[in-house]
Amino acid sequence: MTTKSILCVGTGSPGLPADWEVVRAATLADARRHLTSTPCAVGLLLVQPEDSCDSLHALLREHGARHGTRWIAVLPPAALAQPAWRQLVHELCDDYHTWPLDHQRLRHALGHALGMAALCGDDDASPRATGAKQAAGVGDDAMLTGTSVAITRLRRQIAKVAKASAPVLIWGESGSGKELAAQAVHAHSPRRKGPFVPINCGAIPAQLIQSELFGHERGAFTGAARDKRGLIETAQGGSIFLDEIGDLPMELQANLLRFLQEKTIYRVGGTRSITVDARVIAASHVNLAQAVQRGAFREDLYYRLNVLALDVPPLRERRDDLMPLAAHFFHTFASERAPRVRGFSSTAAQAIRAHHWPGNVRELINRVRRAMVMAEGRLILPADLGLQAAAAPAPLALDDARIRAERDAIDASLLRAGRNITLAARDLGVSRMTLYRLLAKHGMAAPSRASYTDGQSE
Ligand SMILES: Nc1ncnc2c1ncn2[C@@H]1O[C@H](COP(=O)(O)OP(=O)(O)OP(=O)(O)O)[C@@H](O)[C@H]1O
Repeated sequence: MTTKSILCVGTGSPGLPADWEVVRAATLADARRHLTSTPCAVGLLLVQPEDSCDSLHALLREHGARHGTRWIAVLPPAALAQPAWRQLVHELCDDYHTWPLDHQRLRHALGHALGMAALCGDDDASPRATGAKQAAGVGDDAMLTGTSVAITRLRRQIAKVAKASAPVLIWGESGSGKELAAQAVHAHSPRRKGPFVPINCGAIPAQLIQSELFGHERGAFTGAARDKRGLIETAQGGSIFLDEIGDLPMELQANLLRFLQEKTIYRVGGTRSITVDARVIAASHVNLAQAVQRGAFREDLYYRLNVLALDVPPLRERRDDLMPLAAHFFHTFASERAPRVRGFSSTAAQAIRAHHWPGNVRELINRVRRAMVMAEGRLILPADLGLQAAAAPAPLALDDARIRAERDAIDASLLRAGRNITLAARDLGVSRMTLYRLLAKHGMAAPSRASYTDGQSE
């Protein structure tokens, strides 16, 4: 039998049955000590009125997203009226409950969180297994939203790549999430406490890029009034993200190659070699192998960079991510939305699924933000997104049509309900258990973030 292990931080009784292995940490110092030595899959935060939101926020940041612990908070109802607590729950918890506890509902939520932790790659969701996972650099599924096979595979690859120290080359269309993938590599790597320094090689004017990247010595050129560290030096102990590496001028490609081989740089006008310990993560939306063939990119640099390669698939190849991403951005930009706008209509959901998304996730963000401001009704329509209503679908067999209609109805009502299972179930006229069953049947991710709460609506 799998032991259901859980770390309870704070005071109060969660009322869990005997088959749950409960580790108690009455203070934050105890919790931090425990999490550092034995990371856990699921943590329960028992918040009392006198607790400090800032300290808990720090603990969850440290031992949440990056370390793979799924947090569920139990709060005094009054805390939910305070923006700081609401932000903590929204950003860092999978679910929340309020005192006095409904023990049965909490047990269900904890079981669900353990199950989700297991699905995210552990063979066993026990703390020990999660600890091993953490040591391997696996953990954060919070940064890259999505449930498709493609994004799940990418997350797994990122976890593997993160623990190595070789350069990483990320390929993907513009706006597909290359920088986010680079951040995830850094966040899962042993360098995570060091800086992540992003540089867009295509955006810095050619005459400035050498001194921006490598720094300069005083007097190196007109206007160089004092010594200046370059961006590579500022990434000491961390990672440097070179976006649009294909735009790096040829002469600087040689300098970068030297840095990759020797871990040293020379500032412009300098004769002293400076050792820099920074991992290079490069990205390109053009095919660098072809650029090498055209003579536009150094072959030796290409092979140096292309040790660990990641492909970020375009959004049109991971359509299952569309609605989770749309919902994610709807909640991210909630403060900008017109107050009456409650979510997406089912026709909007269909139009989102039908669109080709040439601008990838960035295009989705822009369309959702625009629609949240411009929509005139309670629900966002295709026109608010600047999309055509999807054409009438090709005739389907009755069974397929039923399945698709059921799936669309679930999607639309989850979005309307702000991913709140209770409200969505009420909207659909089914019980919460039935809705969970339907989600499983359709292979849809059950709400697992704060915005996907199974708790009381506010
Ligand atoms: N899976 C995702 N989950 C959440 N946000 C995402 C995801 N993928 C991309 N984004 C967001 O989409 C936007 C574009 O992503 P990003 O900047 O990483 O793309 P890019 O491929 O580096 O683009 P470019 O090639 O233009 O530099 C960012 O705001 C990013 O946070």
